[in-house]
Amino acid sequence: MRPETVAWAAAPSAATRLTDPPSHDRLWARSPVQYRREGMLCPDILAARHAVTRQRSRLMSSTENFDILIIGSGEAGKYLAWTMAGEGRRTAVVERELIGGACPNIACLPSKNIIHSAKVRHFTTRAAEFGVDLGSAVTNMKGVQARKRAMVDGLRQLHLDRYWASGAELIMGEARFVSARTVDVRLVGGGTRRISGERVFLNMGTHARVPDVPGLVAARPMTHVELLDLDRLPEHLIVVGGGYVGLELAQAMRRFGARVTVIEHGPQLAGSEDPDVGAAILDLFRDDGITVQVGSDVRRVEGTSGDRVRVVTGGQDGEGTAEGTDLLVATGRTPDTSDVGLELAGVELDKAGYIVVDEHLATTAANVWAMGECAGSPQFTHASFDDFQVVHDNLRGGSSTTTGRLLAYCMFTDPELARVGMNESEARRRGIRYRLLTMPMAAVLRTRTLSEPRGFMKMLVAADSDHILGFTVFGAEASEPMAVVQTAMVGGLPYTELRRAIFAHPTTSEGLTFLLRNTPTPPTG
Ligand SMILES: Cc1cc2nc3c(=O)[nH]c(=O)nc-3n(C[C@H](O)[C@H](O)[C@H](O)COP(=O)(O)OP(=O)(O)OC[C@H]3O[C@@H](n4cnc5c(N)ncnc54)[C@H](O)[C@@H]3O)c2cc1C
Ligand SMILES: NC(=O)c1ccc[n+]([C@@H]2O[C@H](COP(=O)([O-])OP(=O)(O)OC[C@H]3O[C@@H](n4cnc5c(N)ncnc54)[C@H](O)[C@@H]3O)[C@@H](O)[C@H]2O)c1
Repeated sequence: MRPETVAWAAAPSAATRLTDPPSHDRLWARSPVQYRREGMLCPDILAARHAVTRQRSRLMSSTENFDILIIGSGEAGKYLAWTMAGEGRRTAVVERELIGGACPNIACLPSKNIIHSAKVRHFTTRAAEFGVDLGSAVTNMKGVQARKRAMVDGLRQLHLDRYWASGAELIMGEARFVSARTVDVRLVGGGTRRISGERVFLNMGTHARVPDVPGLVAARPMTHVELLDLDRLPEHLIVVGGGYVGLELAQAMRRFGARVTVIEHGPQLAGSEDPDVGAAILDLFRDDGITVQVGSDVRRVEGTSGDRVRVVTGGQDGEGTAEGTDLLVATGRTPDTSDVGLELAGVELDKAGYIVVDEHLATTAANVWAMGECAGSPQFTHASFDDFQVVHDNLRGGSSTTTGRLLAYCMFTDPELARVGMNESEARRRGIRYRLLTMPMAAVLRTRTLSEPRGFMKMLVAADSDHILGFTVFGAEASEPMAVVQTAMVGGLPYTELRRAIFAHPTTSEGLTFLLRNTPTPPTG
């Protein structure tokens, strides 16, 4: 075992333990993006440089062997690391930047934090409606960021503590395969370590895809990473892409007070949802004062984001333009699998660059598994967590697979969109016959108490049984009844049994009482 380790590494044994656990104040007083923007090095990078310089010659000389080697400390990777180390395996995790992966640093949790600030601002604009007298509410983005950064800093400390407690070694650096199950790690602070694992697990995630459009890269558009770290409010934000990232962030920025235009090339917003859901989100956005262009291709971009940008679009109605000050690209993801030497490790990729895995998440290389987005799993944190559970179960002799998983998710627009299981589009595509139970959210008394009556609930029931196939809710607190229906589906409960539950009044789930009293009807059209 290495005699000492860089500042971040959670040290498992007396031989490697640092004098003090890694300190959040010392290491992560600001976010890496903030340091980058200010042209400075993070204190942790400096600390690591010193540590690594001392060790460089020794580190270069030999291959260090671990039982478990994990590349990427995303959702699946970190849980596997903590679990395997806790079970006594010598475990190393290589992470190039984000302690804990995308979710706590640059994706789910920071975006929901910012979205909540936007909701608070939105409430102030409606204060009179709720009988509250307020002056004008101006967004202070520095304050918004301070709240978010405090949360992210706290989460990083939480992760460092868990690495420390588990005994897994966290090595901050970029991994590249040099042969089967062996990587060279270019350490963040300088220097290299060669590390091999008896068993190797890939959890490398994805990054925002920037479409190949003339002038787009030159316009230096933001991705969610930069937008979520913005200390100022864009005057007029143009969002390319009307999927999850685009919709959540477009609405938040609008509610902070920015002008916003969304450009989506598909025929509707939220393209994986049913057309009635896409139409309801479009209504919401228009009511919020967001300009939306659907069925619109981005042909050319001029100018620079942060100053002036002009986006030339084309669609059925001919060419158009959108002019604004800032540009956000939210057009899907690209796996972080290129330039990692995976070909030297015998790990095959599909045409889109995702790692080819079987239903147990085993790759084409012996003793190498892949988990999370890089393995083509559904792009949600909870899906990546389930990948960890599948892999861990198999390591213990189980036979869990990813086949037929029932996935739920929630899009955090205000109001939310939540879904579990099949929607109508998917049922039709798969030739599955179904019946429908539908109800407007205005019929749920909870939404009246909130003055948020927008939206609807929709349950798909099998045509020839009372089996629940799927459930979609667009409306206030949508994730609450969704979780109830998800539990029923996991337990194989027919909708007629769920109907027997006595839901508390006045909750959003209480709406199920009335939805389920109806008789499901065949879909129209
Ligand atoms: C703006 C936004 C909001 C989102 N909101 C939600 C949400 O509300 N709910 C939800 O369920 N999902 C949400 N998602 C999706 C969710 O963030 C991802 O599905 C999840 O983080 C994926 O985790 P992962 O385990 O695949 O890997 P990641 O968390 O992406 O981790 C991969 C890690 O590998 C590291 N890495 C990559 N290559 C190397 C290398 N060569 N060497 C060393 N390290 C490497 C990366 O630095 C990274 O830390 C959101 C995504 C975005 C972009
Ligand atoms: N609340 C959540 O759970 C949450 C939040 C954010 C992201 N995510 C996950 O992250 C994934 C990635 O999010 P995303 O929004 O980047 O991808 P997405 O696939 O959800 O949406 C991308 C959108 O961009 C459109 N698009 C693609 N190219 C375009 C172009 N050239 N011009 C105009 N529009 C174009 C697509 O038609 C699509 O509607 C999501 O699929 C989701 O799984 C989840």
